[in-house]
Amino acid sequence: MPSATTNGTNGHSNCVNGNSKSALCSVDEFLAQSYDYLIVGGGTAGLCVAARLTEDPNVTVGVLEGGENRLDDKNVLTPSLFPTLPGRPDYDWMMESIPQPAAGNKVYSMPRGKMLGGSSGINYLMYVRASRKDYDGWRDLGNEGWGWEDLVPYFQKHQTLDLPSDNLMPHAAADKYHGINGPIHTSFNDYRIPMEEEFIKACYDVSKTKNTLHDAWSGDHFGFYSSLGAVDRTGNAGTRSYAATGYLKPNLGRPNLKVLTGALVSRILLETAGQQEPRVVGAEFIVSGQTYKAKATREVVLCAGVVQTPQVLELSGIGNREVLSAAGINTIVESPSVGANFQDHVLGGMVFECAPDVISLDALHGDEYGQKQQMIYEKEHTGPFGSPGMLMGFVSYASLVSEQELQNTIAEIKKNSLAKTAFEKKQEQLIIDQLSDPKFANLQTFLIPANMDLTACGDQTKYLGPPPKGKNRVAPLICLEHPLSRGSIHITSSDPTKPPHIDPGYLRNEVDAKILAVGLRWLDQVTKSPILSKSLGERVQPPPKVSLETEEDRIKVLREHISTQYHLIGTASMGEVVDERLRVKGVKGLRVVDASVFPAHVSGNIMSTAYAVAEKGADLIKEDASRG
Ligand SMILES: Cc1cc2nc3c(=O)[nH]c(=O)nc-3n(C[C@H](O)[C@H](O)[C@H](O)COP(=O)(O)OP(=O)(O)OC[C@H]3O[C@@H](n4cnc5c(N)ncnc54)[C@H](O)[C@@H]3O)c2cc1C
Repeated sequence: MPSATTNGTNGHSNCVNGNSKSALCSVDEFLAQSYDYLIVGGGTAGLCVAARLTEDPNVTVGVLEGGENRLDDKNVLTPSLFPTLPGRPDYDWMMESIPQPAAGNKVYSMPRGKMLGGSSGINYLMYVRASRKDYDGWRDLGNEGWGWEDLVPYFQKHQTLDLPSDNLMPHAAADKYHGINGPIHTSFNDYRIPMEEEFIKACYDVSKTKNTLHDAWSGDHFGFYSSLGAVDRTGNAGTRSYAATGYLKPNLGRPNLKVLTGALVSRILLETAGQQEPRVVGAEFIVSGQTYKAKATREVVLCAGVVQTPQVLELSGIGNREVLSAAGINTIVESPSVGANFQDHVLGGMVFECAPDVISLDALHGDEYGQKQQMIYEKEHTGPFGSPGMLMGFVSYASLVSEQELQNTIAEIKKNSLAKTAFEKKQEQLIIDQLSDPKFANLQTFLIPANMDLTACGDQTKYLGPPPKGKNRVAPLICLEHPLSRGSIHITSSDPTKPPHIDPGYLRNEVDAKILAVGLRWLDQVTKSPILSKSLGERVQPPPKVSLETEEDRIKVLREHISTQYHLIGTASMGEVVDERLRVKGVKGLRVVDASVFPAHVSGNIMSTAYAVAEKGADLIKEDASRG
């Protein structure tokens, strides 16, 4: 593993879990002191904030995490085992949405990492950054300090770019945009299925564009490429690099850090004095059915993720008065947007057999090939077991439709707008500007190098299931990056062990379905391109008899088969629930630092942005502390 001095968190050397010097502690040890900062949720963002704050030996931090420590768990560490984690209670909170009327009335499983490292421990490892214009959009919504240039130092700070192995990968601006000693290792796959190059060529060919990608992590990822993954190739080679390995493991010996697992935070403790703003004084939590209280002298930092951060806020009396009173909670701070503005990326697509003799990662299910690759992985830490699918790209909506169609879409967005608040109206205008840009990444595509069951899109335990025996399959997918639809997450009970009511609002806005359908039309053409089609066999999903010819056909298929891309954001939005320093409005001593503060959706997968937000959040906390 990387040493503490090379990982940029200035930590003490690694320490065996559970020994007396370890930050991992019992309830009694945890309660034996008060903390300057209490962190709720030791996930992707929470462990980053904890590591950065405890760089100062005079600052004490306590982390309360609902899941367990899985630092040595091979299921987490082996990159290509990611499909086995969602839907298992040891790794996933196993929450579900309410039925989605605009998506076949399906109930969706909503996987969320339940362990130290949170969702960075169960995710698909794709390390992607959004476009410059995405983050500039955050700034233009009124959040000073959150544009692309402001965030570049924080992308660099969390990242180590391990050496690339070949030239399919656009990473030319390594010095300017990538980190060299951050806690999270990122690397290119050392194994690719044979049709990767064909998919990239076919995408460019059908789009009638040239490959101008310079570096997909430089604020411009318009084009098609094989992405970086959060896989360590230089330390513990071939393993998942995530918040627990990068930010916690090297710092377990810090005496000023305590981490309690299996601790479900039930509410934030607030003190109110007269007319003054309530002040946060600690957090209440439950371990093995027993309730405890821990004190924070400076701040509580809420890092429980997009589903549970609004849940904990509402359980604490911070939120929309109507929601709170229906759940039997007294309103202490009225904050109408808590739990609102929920957004997710949704995706749909197709599944194909591979042509005879062409393989995908499904070949790993074959006894002989699978065992051979397992041995290679165990001995050399290379090969498909350490190389999950990273093939992707971005295409603009404006480049796929005529000028007239684009204008019709914009007119329809305005005419049937669901935006009510000033904030939602600004977001909508931002999306219109993004859709009008012929070089903006409105739609993401993937070639998943394995079987999927798109008909089981609501059930994560079946969605990425194994192929029928002896079959090799691939799944070209298309994904909507800036949804107009909004959902919400709210408590319906004062019981903290009851999951909140998750309404993702998928395809609630008809225009979202139409934009995605244009993407599906383009993807259909890509699969028919002779460059790629020679490697593909029959389309198995949707079955060949299902037409994708008309907009109506495509929308029907999408409404039946869309899935979450697990990129939930926005339920404690910056500008609404928190200010641009991530302080919860109307309360003293409480911040939110996780993906719930994203004020608008961004193109591509969001883990790198969650790390950047956490790195910047930690700096804001330090700056405010130094001002006294
Ligand atoms: C299955 C899946 C696949 C994904 N694939 C990718 C991908 O390939 N690339 C990418 O960029 N992004 C991906 N993502 C998204 C990305 O991983 C997340 O957006 C990001 O990790 C969220 O970070 P966070 O800090 O906001 O929340 P989390 O990392 O989820 O952290 C929240 C933490 O809080 C804890 N917690 C919650 N409630 C409480 C409570 N009441 N008390 C105590 N602890 C609590 C949780 O256990 C968790 O550890 C994926 C996500 C999932 C779930």
